[in-house]
This record gives sequence, structure tokens and C-alpha cells, in this order.
Amino acid sequence: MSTLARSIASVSLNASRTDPEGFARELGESFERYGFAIIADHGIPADLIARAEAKARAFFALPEEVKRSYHIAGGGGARGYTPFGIETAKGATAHDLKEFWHVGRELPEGHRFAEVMAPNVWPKEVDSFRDTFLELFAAFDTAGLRILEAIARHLGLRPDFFEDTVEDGNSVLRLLHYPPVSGDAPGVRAGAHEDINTITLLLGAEEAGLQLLDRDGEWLPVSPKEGELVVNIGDMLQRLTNNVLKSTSHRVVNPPAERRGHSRYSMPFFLHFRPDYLIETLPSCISDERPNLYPEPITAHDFLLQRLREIKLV
Ligand SMILES: O=C(O)CCC(=O)C(=O)O
Ligand SMILES: [Fe+2]
Repeated sequence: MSTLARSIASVSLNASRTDPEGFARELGESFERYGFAIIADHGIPADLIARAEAKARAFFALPEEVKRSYHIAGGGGARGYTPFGIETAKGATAHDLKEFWHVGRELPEGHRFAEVMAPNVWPKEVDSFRDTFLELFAAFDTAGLRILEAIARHLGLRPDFFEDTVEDGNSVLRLLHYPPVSGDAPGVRAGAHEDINTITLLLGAEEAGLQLLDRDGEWLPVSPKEGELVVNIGDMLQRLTNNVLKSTSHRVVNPPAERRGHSRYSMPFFLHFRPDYLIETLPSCISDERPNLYPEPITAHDFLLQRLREIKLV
């Protein structure tokens, strides 16, 4: 089959209201086949996305020394700004060609997770940055819960199974900027990796470059249409489901010559379990043919720390 014929069909999140079982089946099939799905009407308003993109562009256009003043040394990139040249895919030698900003969940003072979920920082140079990204964070949270509900149905669990597992979870909204790429740049925009978290919701991947590693070993382009949401399974959900849902390797390759002069901006929302959630293989995902690959349960927070060390963020 040609690469083009094998592109991922997009599914409609509105259908999850009228036909929850049918939607769960379609979404589940896409996740089992690719580890990825593309969602058309995800409920995140187009004008909010446009505002957020404009704020991200404005921030990355600031002078280098201003951006660097929001880099929290030793903070593992969890909040604020991470400069170009730091994050390196697991096992890769060349660093990624990107800079990014992280927004975390706002917690009330004295919250039981405050020790492991750092407070946000906000750039004072960009107007309404905080309001815009807290609004987008909330919209991602809502869409994420609806997607998790469908995943629960697909797995034969109670539709609300994931609600408690992600409540006050350590989710992170990442604003990414991949600057223009020179012809002789070593490395790629983002080296092959798997996401650490539960599921990832990605906006702004219309500028070409995102690819997933298909099960036949071929790299397949992930090409959402304008405004569509890309969703993929992360390692934590892969572990919980004993690899029934696969966390698929993906990367962002450098653009063809005619697009090299352009930046690429994208906004992944890494939806996480709450830090004290114990990831323990679902009994329904264990059978004689599929023995438990992860007999040791681990909390979401310990799992995150293990993985951040591997990508040189802590
Ligand atoms: O920029 C993209 O399209 C994907 C980014 C990504 O995979 C990541 O940051 O984990
Ligand atoms: Fe990723």
C-alpha cells in the first residue's frame, strides 16, 4: 500500500455524544493500529487557538536574553522557558532543533501535589499570556476527558474510569518553536521519541514534519487538516494497558528546501495522571496470550522522574 493511501482517517468528537460506542470503536481502532488518531471537531474554539498561537509567536520573537530570563535552571524544564539546544531524544547524540515554554496546572496554595507540581511563571512582555494559556489548558483538559472516556469504553472499562486517575494531574501544555533550519544543520527538529504521559493532544501540526513509526518500520506522515487535533498514546497508558494501546515512536523531520526558511509552531498538551496514581496493569489487559509485562506497579510521579532523567531534563 502506498504511504498516501495509508494516512490516518480523522474522527469526529461530536459523534461521541450521539454514538458513544461507535466513536469509541473508531478511535480505539486508530489507536490500536497507529497509536495515533486525528480528531476533527474537538471542541477547542478556533479563535482561542488563533489567540494562543499569536501569543506563542510573540513570546518566541522576544530577544534571547529576555526569553532566557524565564529559564529555570535545575527546574527540569517543567515550567517557563527551555532554550534551543537542551532537550535531546532518548539515545540520540544531537539535540533537537527547538525551544519551548511549559505551562502547568495552577494549584491552590497548600495543595497536596504542590511539592511535585511547580508554580507557573509568566512572561510580563506578552499581554494576556497567562489568561490565554490558562483558558487553553482548561479546554485541553475538557477535550482530554472526553477522549479518555472513549478509551475507557474501548477497553471495556466504566466510561468514567479515568476521571479520578487524572484529577489534578500533572499535565503540561508545551508551546513549541522550531526556528528556520539551515541546509547544513545537524540533527532533526525533534528526534524519534515516545511521549511519557497518558495521552498527548497536539494542535498546530499542520506545518509538515511530524511522522510516526508504523509497525512495518516505515515512517508515516501525520498530516492533520487545518484546526484538527492529533492525539497519541503515551508510555503511561501503554504500561497501564499492558501494551494493548501502544505508545508509538514519532519525530519531527526538517522541512523540504522551500520551507526551510519558515518556523514551525505547535502546541502539545501532555495529559498526565495525578502524581500519586499507581500505574498497575489493568487485569482486563492480562491473559494467557498477553502475560503481564509490568508486574511492578509504579506511581505516575516516579515513572515521570525515571523518564525525565533519560531525556536530560532533570
Ligand atoms: O511538534 C510536533 O508536532 C510534535 C512534538 C512532540 O512530539 C513532542 O513535543 O513530544
Ligand atoms: Fe512527542
